Amino acid sequence: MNDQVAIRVKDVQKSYGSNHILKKICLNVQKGSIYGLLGSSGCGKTTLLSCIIGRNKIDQGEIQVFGKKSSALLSSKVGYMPQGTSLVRDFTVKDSIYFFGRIYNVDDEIIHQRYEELVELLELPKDGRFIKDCSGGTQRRISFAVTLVHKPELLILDEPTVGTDPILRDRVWKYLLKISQEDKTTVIITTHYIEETRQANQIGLMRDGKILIEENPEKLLNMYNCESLEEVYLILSKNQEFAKNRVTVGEIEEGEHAGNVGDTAQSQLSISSRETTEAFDECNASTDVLTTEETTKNPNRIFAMHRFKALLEKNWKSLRRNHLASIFPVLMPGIQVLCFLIAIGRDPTNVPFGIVNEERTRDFCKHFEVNQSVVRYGEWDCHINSISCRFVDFLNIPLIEEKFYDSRSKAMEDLKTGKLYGFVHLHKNLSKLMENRLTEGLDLDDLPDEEIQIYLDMSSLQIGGTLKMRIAERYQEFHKQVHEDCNFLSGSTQLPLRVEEYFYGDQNDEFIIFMTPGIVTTMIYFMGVMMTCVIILDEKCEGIWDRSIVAGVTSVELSLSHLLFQTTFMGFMALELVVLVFFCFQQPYVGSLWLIYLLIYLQGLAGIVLGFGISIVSDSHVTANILVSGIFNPLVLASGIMWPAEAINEYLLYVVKCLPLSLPTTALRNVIKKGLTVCDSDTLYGFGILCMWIVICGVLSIFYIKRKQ
Ligand SMILES: Nc1ncnc2c1ncn2[C@@H]1O[C@H](COP(=O)(O)OP(=O)(O)OP(=O)(O)O)[C@@H](O)[C@H]1O
Repeated sequence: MNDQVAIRVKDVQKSYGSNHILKKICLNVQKGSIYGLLGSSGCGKTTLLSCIIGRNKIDQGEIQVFGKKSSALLSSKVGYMPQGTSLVRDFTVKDSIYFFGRIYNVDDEIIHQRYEELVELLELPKDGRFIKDCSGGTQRRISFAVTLVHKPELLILDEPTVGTDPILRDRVWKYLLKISQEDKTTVIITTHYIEETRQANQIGLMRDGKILIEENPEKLLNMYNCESLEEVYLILSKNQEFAKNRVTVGEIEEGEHAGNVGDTAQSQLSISSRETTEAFDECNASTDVLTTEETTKNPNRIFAMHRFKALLEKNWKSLRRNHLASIFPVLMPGIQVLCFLIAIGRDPTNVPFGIVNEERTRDFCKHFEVNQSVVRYGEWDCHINSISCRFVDFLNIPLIEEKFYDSRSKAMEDLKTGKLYGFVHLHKNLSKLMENRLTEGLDLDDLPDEEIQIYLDMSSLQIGGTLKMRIAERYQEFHKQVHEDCNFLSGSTQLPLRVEEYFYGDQNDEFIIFMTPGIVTTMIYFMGVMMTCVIILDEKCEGIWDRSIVAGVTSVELSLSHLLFQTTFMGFMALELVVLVFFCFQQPYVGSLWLIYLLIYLQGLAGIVLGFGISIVSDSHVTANILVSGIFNPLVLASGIMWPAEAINEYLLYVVKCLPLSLPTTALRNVIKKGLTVCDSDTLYGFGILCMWIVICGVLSIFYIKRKQ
């Protein structure tokens, strides 16, 4: 085995679906040399580089880096500069260099020294400017600098000189030549400026997923008798086309027309391919080869404290500097709880409701003393007078905004046009009818149809239903008082059925009491999902995740650093919710506040783990948003938050109970309302379901990461 070879690529194939990107590619890079990988846009350069560093799986073939299959070597010895800048946007130049230096476990003193050198070499801003405020060209130079911080043995640079000024480009090349000669650093570089690779020791011209030729640039120019590498590339490209066309009947002549130079080049291409193959035959003798499987394994220790600390510091700095990201979790629980407590679940008030009183006018009632409506004389006699005024007075409750009408037809018109939610029609002889009922008793047949009539708009069940219930309650109270004023037994006005005691709540409890636990669990759950998705996808889409993994960070460290951070944050958010709901808004509770807090916190954790899973499978914020919306609506609608789950079909109910919001919401409601403890089965089911979902989402995410690596 020739130990002077740093990278060997043999017969590597890579496809995206039916799109064949790398077609049996072969390539050799000598140690301590600069290798320029040239080719048109889309020919597969970046794909090849990402296969070499192990971030992309190859379909077939072999890749060998420093003759080793162990990748402990890869992360510490390799510096990879991806095509995108892949830097934390809220970092300064110094933060970026320190972050990667610490990932590579370089001493802070040395990092500082490297920082000074690189800032001078690449003319980087030292004024504490954030990456997001730097120009595209400056960002690329910073990206280049962080690749160099640990003085790697192998530099893999994907278009490092794009957007740089020619003088700076020249300086970069001089630096690359210096480190390749003095430090024996191996450099593989792609660039769009073909001519700048004249300084490389070797170039590989790539087209359509194949290396056309691998040679020293000066030799190539002599070989093809050309002035520029561009010309050589053109000839070889034509040659490749010719070779393709030769298999097509009837196009042989066109191929011959490609000229003598083409023929020469074709023969040179064959020589080059042969040389490459021979080099690989030699490499095959070694068993130390990275195969398709092995290139993808991460060789580093699964957890290293220095990397973990660097990641935590990065997360903290990003959060501190990104005001929106830090304010969002602090403000959101407050805003959402406020909206809920203000707008949802309370009884409606000031509902327009018509009064059509045919017995007395409004003015009359205004000046009428309602306690004069009943005059008792004798033991069994009672005179009832202008009782409609008293009933109208009874309807003066917060729910109702009374509107007075002269006639039933006018009130009916307003009801039909939506100006009223309902109206009551009081008979012109209401007092007389009532008196007869009380003193003489009436047969059902004697009762007139229109004694007291209610008309209701039930298009809004909440308002119509509430009006019906409250008016019936008021009437019962009114009836009872009239009986008492007449000194009749008020018991005769009541049903022979009585609710003896209300356990856990009161008949006057508002709907908000039912909804609060569900709203709290939903809020904290989806805040966990959203917060995680935003943070992780931001890193993923910016390429920071990938770049960190190439630098040796393991998925365990990445996941843990995020989870530790977010679970801490979730602790504060859950606390904020508890304080807002139970202290600021004084929602009643009877159970343990600790247990309430624990349930809410665990619900938030379940959301974080789900968010983690969604961010891992999504390739963009849009995909994640679609997934979150797709999960949110069915979950909220089916979990018994808006409406009791008991209304759901009995078989579906089993499925619904397994959802991550159903039983935990019931558990929270029971702890708040009934004071259940951690030993009660309902509470245990709630905790059980949350733990189950945390484990399921966590395991599936880890499984997915492992499969992707
Ligand atoms: N993840 C992917 N899924 C599907 N196709 C992809 C993926 N990544 C790259 N490709 C396709 O593979 C081909 C080669 O892409 P690659 O980025 O390797 O080209 P390149 O030579 O580096 O181009 P450039 O110089 O413009 O960066 C392109 O056609 C691209 O669309």
